[in-house]
Amino acid sequence: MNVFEIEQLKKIPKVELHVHIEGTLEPDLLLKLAERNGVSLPYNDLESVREVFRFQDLQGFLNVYYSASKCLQKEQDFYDLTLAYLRKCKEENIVYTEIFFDPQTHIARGIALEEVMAGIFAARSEAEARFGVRSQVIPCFERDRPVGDSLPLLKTMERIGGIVGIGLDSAERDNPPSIFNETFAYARSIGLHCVAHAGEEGPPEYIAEALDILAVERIDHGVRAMESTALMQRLQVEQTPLTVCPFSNVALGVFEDLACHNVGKLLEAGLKVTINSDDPAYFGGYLTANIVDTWNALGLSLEQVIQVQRNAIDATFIDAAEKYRMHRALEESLFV
Ligand SMILES: Nc1ncnc2[nH]cnc12
Ligand SMILES: [Zn+2]
Repeated sequence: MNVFEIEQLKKIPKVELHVHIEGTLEPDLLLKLAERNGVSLPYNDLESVREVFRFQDLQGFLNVYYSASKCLQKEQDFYDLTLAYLRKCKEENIVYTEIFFDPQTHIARGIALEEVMAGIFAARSEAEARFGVRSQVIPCFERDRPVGDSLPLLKTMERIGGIVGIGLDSAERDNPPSIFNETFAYARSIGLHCVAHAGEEGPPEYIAEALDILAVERIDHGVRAMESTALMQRLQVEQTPLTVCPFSNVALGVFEDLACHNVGKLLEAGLKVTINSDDPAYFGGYLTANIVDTWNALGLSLEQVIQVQRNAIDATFIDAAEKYRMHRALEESLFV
């Protein structure tokens, strides 16, 4: 990718579909919140935070990520965190984003769900009014917590309102999607969209389970689909969106480096691939950096980059008229 293409990429309106709000907690805000809330951390300056932000695998990362999340305690903290991410979206020309959050990690620490959600929702409204960045919110169930907790929690969130769908995240190995079938069936029955992390560290069978049993509309990550020819064919025929996160996969050892990442092969196989940042504060960069560095490493074309953005618009949970407007804005941006 040459310089002209990078400049062009910055200008095109972009969409992000896989970002955990807790994963946007930058070291400076983390330290500020720790002080504000009197939380003691095993690191207390930027340098030692950066030392800790090196991971072997998903579980190693999750340990640090959940421990840092302890600094998020009040509505104001969730507001500050979310607004900082949405401000970043404005800088990067990300016009629309679907944001994950992990309710269980906060509830388990005694934080009221209403506070968490009120902070996130207030920042959403503020960012839409001030920056023109639109967003929707998707809580994820943590698959390594008791499955029986998930349906009552979903019913509480239904009462609070304001979510567009549900997801499934956290430690994937030995935690298959299928056991969440009752919760996902209930979510679908009340008109919520469903997504799930699958095929990140877990086997391709988990992707098939998420599709067959949870009836998810998108697969988060999904990179291990390549281990199954039948699954690759299915994903191509059904055009199920994959929200691939290259920096995350390298940081967590799913691929050795970006040059080894299979996202180019997934695209060439005709799958509906999107590119996303996952936990940008931990993995070295936001959406634009993920796209630019991946394409440099893999030597793919500008046309493929643009196709990824078209795919992301198609994969959003917004209505058809809105999708049409986004597609037009994207195509128009290519001619200026
Ligand atoms: N990459 C990831 N996989 C699973 N759960 C997560 N929670 C935050 N980031 C995650
Ligand atoms: Zn994720």
